Amino acid sequence: MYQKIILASGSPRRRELFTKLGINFQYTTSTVKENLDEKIPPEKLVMKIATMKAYNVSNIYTEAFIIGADTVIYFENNIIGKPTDENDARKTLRMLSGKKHEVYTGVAIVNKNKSICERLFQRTEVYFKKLSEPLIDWYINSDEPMDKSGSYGIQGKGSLLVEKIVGDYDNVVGLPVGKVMETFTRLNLAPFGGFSHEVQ
Ligand SMILES: Cc1cn([C@H]2C[C@H](O)[C@@H](COP(=O)(O)OP(=O)(O)OP(=O)(O)O)O2)c(=O)[nH]c1=O
Repeated sequence: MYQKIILASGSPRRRELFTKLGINFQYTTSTVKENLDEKIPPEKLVMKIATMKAYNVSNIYTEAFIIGADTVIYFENNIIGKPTDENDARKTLRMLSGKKHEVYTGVAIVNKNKSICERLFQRTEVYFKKLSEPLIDWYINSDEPMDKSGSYGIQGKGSLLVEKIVGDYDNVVGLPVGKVMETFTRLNLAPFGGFSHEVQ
């Protein structure tokens, strides 16, 4: 039976990751305001916010399977989200320079009518090169950092900042699609068909 899948995300990267797999999905953006200040472990925080995003959209599309996701950086016991401005981005990049951090993405798959709420998370280690000031300047001027957790995007020019990663690459970009597919399979969802469009 056809099951509608809606990706509750405004992130173009998440949409691309689903498209890459040929998943048949629609998308819309949730209106959840994130609060990263809660003092709970990073995996709990990202799954909680992902669940809020998914429920926010599933209240409207109660019959569909809604996917919500949230990505944060974890560095020396601190959770880091998107930069507030260029200075904040610069501060974050200087802090991550030459060090290891972790990227956590939480995902929630919600179907309100069927009372389903599956949650999962993935963690990836990212090692940054030692970043020179000119490199940080160049990167800040590229405008890439501003809408991304940790002030970088590994899939773009930000790849130049990264020495190596240990773990799932897609998770860093914003959606651990391998783990999501495992859950789809368990839920008997076979969402292949290869087109996507905004919810009508
Ligand atoms: C670390 C990293 C993050 N990011 C992005 C993924 C997410 O879009 C963003 C983290 O912010 P999120 O709050 O997880 O997501 P979002 O606000 O962009 O989209 P939505 O809530 O509507 O789903 O950072 C990259 O694109 N590349 C990277 O290497």
